[in-house]
This record gives sequence, C-alpha cells and structure tokens, in this order.
Amino acid sequence: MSFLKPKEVIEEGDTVTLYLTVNSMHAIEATPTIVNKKGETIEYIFQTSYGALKVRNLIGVTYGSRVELSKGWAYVLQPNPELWTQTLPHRTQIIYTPDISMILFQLEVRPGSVIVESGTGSGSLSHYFLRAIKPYGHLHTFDFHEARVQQAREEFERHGLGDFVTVYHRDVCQLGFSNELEGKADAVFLDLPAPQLAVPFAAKTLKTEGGRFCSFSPCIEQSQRCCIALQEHGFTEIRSMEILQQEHVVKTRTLPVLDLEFLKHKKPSSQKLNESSTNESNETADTVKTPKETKKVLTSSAPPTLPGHTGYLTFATLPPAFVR
Ligand SMILES: C[S@@+](CC[C@H](N)C(=O)[O-])C[C@H]1O[C@@H](n2cnc3c(N)ncnc32)[C@H](O)[C@@H]1O
Repeated sequence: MSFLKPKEVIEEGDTVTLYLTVNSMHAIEATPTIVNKKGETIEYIFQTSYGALKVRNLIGVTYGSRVELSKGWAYVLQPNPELWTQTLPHRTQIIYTPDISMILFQLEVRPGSVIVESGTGSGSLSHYFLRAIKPYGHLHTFDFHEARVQQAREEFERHGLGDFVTVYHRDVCQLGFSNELEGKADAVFLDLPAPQLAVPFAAKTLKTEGGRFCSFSPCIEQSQRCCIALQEHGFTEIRSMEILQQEHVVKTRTLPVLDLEFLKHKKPSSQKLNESSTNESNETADTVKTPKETKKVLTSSAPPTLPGHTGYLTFATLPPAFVR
C-alpha cells in the first residue's frame, strides 16, 4: 500500500525502495518469506552489491532509515512514480520521467481527470497518471497481452491504487476502447506500434466538450501516420516534439578578464566612416590588449555529446463537438 499516501513505518506487504547509490536501487516487497522455484517457503534474503539483507528486518523500520547489509548499508525509501520507474520489473520498453513530465503537462492531467491509456506495458507511465488524478479521477488502461494485464492489475492492487484504475484486456486497434467509455475521457494516451489505427476510437472516447491526445512513438514514420489520422478525425493543434534531456556541467573556471577600457574612447561610427579603412584596423589591433588579470567564475556549459533519442511525442486537441 506504499504508493497511496505518505507513511511513517514499513508494514508487511509494502513495496520498498532499497537505495544503495543514485545508480543502484531496488524495489523489494517487505515480506519475511518467499516461495522458491521448488515451491518451498523460505526466508526472504535479498542480495545486493553490498551484501545480503534479511527482508523481515525491514518490517517496522521508519522510511528514510539506514539499514545494515552484510557488507555495507542502504537506505529504505517510500517509493514514488520516479523511483518506481527506475526499479520496476520490465515486461516491455517503458517511458521515463523526462518524457512523462511533458506528457502530464501537455495532457493537462489533474485530480479528477479521466484518462484512457494503451498499452499498459510495464505500468511505468500509469503510476504517474494515478498519482496525478487521485483522489477523484480514474485511469482506464488497455493492453492486448493477457499476462501483462494480469501483472499490472496485481501490481496496482499491491500498491494500494486499485480503486483508481481499471485494467482491460483488449486489442484497441481492432476493437477500440470500451463502449461505456464513449465521450468520457479528458485525455487519451497511446504507446502502440500502430497508433493511427486507434485514433478514430480515441476521438469517440474523448468528451463532447473536447480533450487532449498524445501518442509516443520511437520512429518518426509512426508519428507521421498518426498525424495524418489525427487530421482526418477532426483533431487540431497537432504537434510532435522530442524531449532531449541535457545535463549541464556546472564548475568554477579561471577566465581572463578582458580590458575593455578602449570602448570608452571609441569614436562614433559616423566619424569612423569619414576615416580611412587602414586607420580603423590599426585602432582595433592597438586597443584590444592581451588580458593580464584572471578571475574565478562559476560557469555552466552544455555537454559535448547529444542526449539519446527516446521517442517522438505527438500531441493534439479534439475541439468541442459543436465546432468539429
Ligand atoms: C511499449 S509498451 C507500453 C509501455 C508503457 N507505456 C510503460 O511506460 O510501461 C506497449 C504495450 O502495448 C501493447 N499493445 C501493442 N499493440 C496493442 C493493441 N493493438 N492493443 C492493446 N495493446 C497493445 C503491448 O502488449 C505492450 O504491452
């Protein structure tokens, strides 16, 4: 139940983030025993690069505490969607925080929103939708892969989010979204190989007063096909964007202080026009002096390499029915 609201103490059954370093985190379930491959119930010992953890010892520990491992220590954190995205069991490719931030912003997701999503995949994005729409909204999420549907349902229940989400097993490109959802959604989100096939159903599912649409595609050709379908089905404000997260390097550097004294005595350009061009070039060479003084300044510079591509985000608006 650890995703539902802030908690003080770890209870049995909680999903806990075990934080070793910023690049090494694990999601573990706080349960004293597990069933091994032979079907035997055994004590749950979790192995990390800093040694073993007896998971039963986590129950009753305050979130945020440091816990001992056999060869070091770790911190136990209450999970949130950002930590979950970094530790979740991957059933599929997933969407990460930089793209998700733009998706939530552009779809105007807020408490009370009704969101329709397909496919559910590993539920990475679903967890952000759920945090944003609680406590009044609802997420309807669709996937045609039965095992993923079952896993997602169980995971949402375990995380205490079951009341805010319905998981459907359905091919949305063939059958569309459920009939009961027609005219109910504030926003539709697609992460599918052929999103253009689901666009007509997305148009039916959005509210008559209109709504927002987003499709995530790794290839530009998928985005192009999606844009054509969006135009054909009355969507406006169609825009594709790519989120390229750059980490700027911030450091103190020693830089030369330029002597710009000569600017004070520079002749106005009208006067310079009357003088010969030879004079002008001499003046520049004479006045810009080699800097002698240096100064330490805090600088920020862009990284030398470009960040990696994840996908294109295509957004669109379905206007209210009376102007379509
Ligand atoms: C890349 S994953 C989605 C990942 C998800 N956005 C996340 O962040 O975890 C794509 C999912 O779409 C599902 N899918 C593909 N085509 C589908 C269709 N026509 N109807 C329903 N689900 C579909 C796949 O089974 C897969 O689980």
